[in-house]
Amino acid sequence: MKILLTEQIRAADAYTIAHEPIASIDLMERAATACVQWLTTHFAANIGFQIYCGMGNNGGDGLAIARLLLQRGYRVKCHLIAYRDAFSPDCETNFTRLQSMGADVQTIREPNDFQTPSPDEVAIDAVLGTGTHRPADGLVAAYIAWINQLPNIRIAIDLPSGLPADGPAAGFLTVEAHITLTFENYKLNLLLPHTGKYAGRVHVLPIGLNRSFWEAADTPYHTIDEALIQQIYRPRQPFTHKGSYGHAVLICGSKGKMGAAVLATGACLRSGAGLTTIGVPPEGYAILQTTHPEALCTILDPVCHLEDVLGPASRYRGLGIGPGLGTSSLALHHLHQALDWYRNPMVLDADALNLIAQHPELLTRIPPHSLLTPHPKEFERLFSSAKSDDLERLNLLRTKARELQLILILKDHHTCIALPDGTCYFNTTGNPGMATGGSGDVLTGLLTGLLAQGYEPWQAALLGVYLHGLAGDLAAAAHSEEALLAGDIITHIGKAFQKIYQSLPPQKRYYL
Ligand SMILES: NC(=O)C1=CN([C@@H]2O[C@H](COP(=O)(O)OP(=O)(O)OC[C@H]3O[C@@H](n4cnc5c(N)ncnc54)[C@H](O)[C@@H]3O)[C@@H](O)[C@H]2O)[C@@H](O)CC1
Ligand SMILES: [K+]
Repeated sequence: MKILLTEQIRAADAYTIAHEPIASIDLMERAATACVQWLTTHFAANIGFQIYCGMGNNGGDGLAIARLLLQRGYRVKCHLIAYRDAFSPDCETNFTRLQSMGADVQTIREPNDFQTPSPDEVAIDAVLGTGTHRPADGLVAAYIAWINQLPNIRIAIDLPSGLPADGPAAGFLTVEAHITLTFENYKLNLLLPHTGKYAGRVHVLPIGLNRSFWEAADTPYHTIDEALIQQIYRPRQPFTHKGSYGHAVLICGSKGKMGAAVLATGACLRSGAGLTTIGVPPEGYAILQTTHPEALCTILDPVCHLEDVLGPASRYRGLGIGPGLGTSSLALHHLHQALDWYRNPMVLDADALNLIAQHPELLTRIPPHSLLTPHPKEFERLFSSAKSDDLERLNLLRTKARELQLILILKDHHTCIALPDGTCYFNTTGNPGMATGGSGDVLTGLLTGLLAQGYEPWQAALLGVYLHGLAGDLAAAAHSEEALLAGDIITHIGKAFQKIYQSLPPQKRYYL
């Protein structure tokens, strides 16, 4: 789904109002109803809400939420942060509607007016939303500092107040929300690490903005959602054989790092590839043959030529190199060999990326549309000009993907996939439990196995990253985020495939 930038969101709003039989006040009611539906599903009727509202449309949402919660019998106390004189028209309408119910709205004009709520009440932050374009100051800044030190759960509406939807946010004082209920789709800053952390857990609530506007909007940024995955995923068909699903080859492992090879192999086998061959150093042979009898195993010794031990490259449809490979001269030799031997898109990860960082001349030898899967540190090593600023890093990621005609997969809380055409896809599956050793090796195995099955490289990237996160979510549900191991992600790949399959409309279950 497209991620629209602030101006486009505003235009989508206006377009919806102009082209559908809906007034802006009713669109606000839809947004508030979606929030109240979420809140009443997650909080019992004995929970009290403290709702902090601004004077623009984000505040209007808060006032409408207060009214709807009161109508459903919840205890609600509403506060108006009077940081300016005038209401937006829809905010004013909702203020009047709330008052006409006899509800008590406290007007806060200065910091001394803040009243400490009981710690078991839920604080709703509806002061600023997508209108934010400058750092908070005065009463709004005081509100943000005050609410952040409360022990209460903080739920932000659309955006944590103080955070711009996109664009630079350094130095912007921001509400630190535990949960953010955002409308229609993610805003860019909710997906980037330095700003997204203020949002806590994000839930996207559809409010039915006009689809034709959304589809016509021009933006390089997208999220990977179920609908997109349904278009990419191809169920298996009857009358096929292992040859139909391709032969994957992984070059990985070194003494003391065979675990990475074992994990990549396990994931490749679970990806659905017809055959998986692993090239490992002599000391890894017995390990791989024991842990994964389903895989073929070949010893790569220091003098071997890949063509001699693995046969012609045309035998394979996917190659992955890097997990546990080490950065020795032997590992470099294997990387050189792989780049000479295999001229189709491949997956490069971990030590393969570290070797490329040490020998940058190799970058231009990588076959176009190959998949590189750096984490932020590896990305910095690869491109020394990488900055820690999220937006600068995102721009560099897109520039390098275009310049080198590669698919760059920057692993993070919302992994970002930059394609050679300059578009960018953020993943929405996955959880912090996956921040554990071996998780990246699993992704490499999955991506290689999907390439082997004939998915286009961009399709393998999107489907692989989404599946990896989904398997991680299922694994976390079974084991907790803390106890999650990379091996648990592999165990849950099957369930993740089932989930995607079951989500398909019946006519898409049969791929012909
Ligand atoms: N199109 C949509 O997606 C919809 C948006 N709605 C709500 O409308 C919000 C946007 O409303 P508005 O455009 O009125 O903007 P906000 O309510 O976010 O902010 C109000 C005004 O505050 C001013 N402002 C900006 N930065 C400030 C700062 N740092 N300190 C003090 N004032 C500042 C701006 O002039 C801005 O227009 C969304 O976030 C959402 O909550 C919903 O009501 C309905 C549908
Ligand atoms: K807000």
